[in-house]
Amino acid sequence: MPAVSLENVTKVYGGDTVALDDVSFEIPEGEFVVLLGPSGAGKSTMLRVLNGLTQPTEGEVIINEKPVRGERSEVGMVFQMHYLIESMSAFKNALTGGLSRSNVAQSLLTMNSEEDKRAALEALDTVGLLDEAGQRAGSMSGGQKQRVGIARALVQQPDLLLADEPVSSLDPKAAKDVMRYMKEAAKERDLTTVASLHQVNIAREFGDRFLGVRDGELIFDGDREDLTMDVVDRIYYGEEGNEEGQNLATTAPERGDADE
Ligand SMILES: Nc1ncnc2c1ncn2[C@@H]1O[C@H](COP(=O)(O)OP(=O)(O)OP(=O)(O)O)[C@@H](O)[C@H]1O
Repeated sequence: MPAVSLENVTKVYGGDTVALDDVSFEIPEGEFVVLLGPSGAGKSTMLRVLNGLTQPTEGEVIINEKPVRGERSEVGMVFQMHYLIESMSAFKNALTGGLSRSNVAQSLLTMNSEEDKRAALEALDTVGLLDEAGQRAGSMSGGQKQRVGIARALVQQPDLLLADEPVSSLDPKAAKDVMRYMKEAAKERDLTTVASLHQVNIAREFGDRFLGVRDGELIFDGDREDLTMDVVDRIYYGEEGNEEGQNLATTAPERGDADE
């Protein structure tokens, strides 16, 4: 039984913008999947239907045998912007990941359970920030903040981890560090992960499997060996290919040529 399946999912916004067009795939438990595609291809929409924030117009999303209807607490999210509370410590920020599971009133009164506190410290350890647990989030580097964001998602004890362009705002070294920690966290917990990335070289380094989306359609589904430069060009430039010969091995284009 797959951990995640999309069955003929179509999402139409406003009656005429087809963001996802009859997309189907299955992801086995523990797989680390990278979503590639130009700007406007439908990557964020795919992540949003996976966590139930957006309802498909047609089709079904199933996570651990249950159809997704509305936002699910067992789906953890890591965002491009980390959305941390900058005045609070890394530890307190990680703890907020437990909010969706525990009683909100209790959490607001900072009566977090011992279990949540232990989970927050374990998650900070997983992302290499145990020694910085007491540090104010606002004083951390961009990469460290993103790692706290990952820890917060882990505290939620999700069945599925989704990351929407988690390293877009980071320099290449920090981006690789963050991806390394995310991959290790996923491996340690056998956590199914779907991350959208714009940096093809980073995607190639960390992904087990790659889904290529273009104009709302799933046009590629394969492993690292299958992800040739021709395939990358087809994902970003379409059937006409990359006529200007830009090198996508190191970076994706600033923006794709998909309709927006
Ligand atoms: N809430 C919305 N209302 C109307 N149209 C939307 C909405 N969200 C996305 N779209 C449209 O759906 C299409 C897919 O957008 P989506 O944000 O999923 O693409 P993306 O691949 O994540 O792009 P990017 O890499 O720029 O974030 C685009 O044409 C976009 O303009």
